[in-house]
Amino acid sequence: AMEQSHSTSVAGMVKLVLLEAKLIENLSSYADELERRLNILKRAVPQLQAESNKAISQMEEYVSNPINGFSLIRRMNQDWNDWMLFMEDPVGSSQVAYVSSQKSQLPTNVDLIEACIAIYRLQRFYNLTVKDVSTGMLNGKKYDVSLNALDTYVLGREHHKHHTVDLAGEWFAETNSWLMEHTLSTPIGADREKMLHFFASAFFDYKYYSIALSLFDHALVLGKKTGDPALLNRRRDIEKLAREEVLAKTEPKADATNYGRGCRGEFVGISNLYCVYKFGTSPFLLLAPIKMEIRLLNPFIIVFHDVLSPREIDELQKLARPLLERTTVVKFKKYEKDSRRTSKGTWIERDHNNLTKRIERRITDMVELDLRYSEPFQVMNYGLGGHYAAHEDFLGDTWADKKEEDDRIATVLFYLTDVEQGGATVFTILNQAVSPKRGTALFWYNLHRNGTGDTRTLHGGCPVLVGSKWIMTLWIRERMQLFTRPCLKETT
Ligand SMILES: O=C(O)CCC(=O)C(=O)O
Ligand SMILES: [Fe+2]
Repeated sequence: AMEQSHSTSVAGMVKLVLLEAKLIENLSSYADELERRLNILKRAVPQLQAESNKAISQMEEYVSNPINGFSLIRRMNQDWNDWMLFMEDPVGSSQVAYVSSQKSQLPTNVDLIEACIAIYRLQRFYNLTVKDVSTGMLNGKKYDVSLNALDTYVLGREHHKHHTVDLAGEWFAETNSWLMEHTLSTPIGADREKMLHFFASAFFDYKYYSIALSLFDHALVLGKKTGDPALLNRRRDIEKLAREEVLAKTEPKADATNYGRGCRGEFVGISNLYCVYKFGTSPFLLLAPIKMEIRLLNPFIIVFHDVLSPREIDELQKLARPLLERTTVVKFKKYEKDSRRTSKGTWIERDHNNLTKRIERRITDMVELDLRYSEPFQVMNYGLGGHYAAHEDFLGDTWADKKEEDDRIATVLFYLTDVEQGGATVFTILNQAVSPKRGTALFWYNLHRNGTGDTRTLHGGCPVLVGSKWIMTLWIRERMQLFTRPCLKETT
């Protein structure tokens, strides 16, 4: 199946919600078909039994009657063949075919691993315990959601396989307590005793013996098999290993970098320098002066407030939504998918339509740079734990497609949505954090006056904890700034 990176945008995951609803409807029709079939049997079997009981109770007498005799011969000749055909006829084959036809649309194992990594990232960045995640306690706010035993089991399993900080035990313990109290509405949950044995042996294989023992015991009691010698032997083996087991309790450690602190809102004592209104002679500025919040003078970082209207934003999202594709990063001069940047995005030409042209003019008013050779707009939507790890926007000398003196002099980053929790843009060296606010734009220079990259602009998009973060970026190129920014080049 084509990798669709389902978890990397909220817009993309909406498709899965719709597909799941159809699959459930399909499962319900499957149940209806089974029920119809069951109803036929429920009607027929008692009638067949009544006749058979009559025959059994007075066998010779029964068949001495020619009517009974004939009927028996005919039934045995014809009806049993029909029952066989009835039993052979697959139930719900059209529903099975539907599921099979949708299989390529379902998330793959890669999608699942990516989603696990997103959860671990959220734990690390926002200091969330396993219990927090599993019960929907996100950053001190309780949401009416929770994981089930299969969710926590998979999160433990992936930790066991891939992770250096081993939270597997915590996730497995959470799975255990879930299983003690609840039932699963999946095929594996249909037979509770079997399900407990399944998990017991899975945890045994992962060498989490105490958890295996607890589930095994639960299964014995449930199946009333506490006297079964073979099972008791098995129990003794597990118990022996469980007694020798040393369990280290690990909890996720909060990301201790400055970036992590910025994402958690721990930059303190750093307020905006000041706010000013930008007036001007252009039609837009005459009508509505822009509120500018100067964050830093060197390097220059500003936040422009209320520069896109809700209607403009709706239109941008409508335009971008069907075109979203997994974003990439440059690795060895090639663009590739990478867990350091998990979002979906699309490029929109600045002269695409009246709206984009209008926004382009507004940016010129705001930042007084010539946009002619700049890049198209990029509209992006982040997904589950979606982030963009710390990076610089300038191209430096490393990029194959960078032309002489045409680096990304500045970045304009529009926030198209508020984000309920997380998703700030953080400048890790400069101790600046900007929270997304619908309609606001962040602007900064990426280059020194002499045109080299200003490494102090290292920044990242923090993992989104709750919400759908949409942004639109414009990377302004250096070429054409000669007239608007004549002092750009220092003579060397
Ligand atoms: O999402 C963000 O806040 C940052 C995005 C960014 O830095 C970029 O797209 O270059
Ligand atoms: Fe960036």
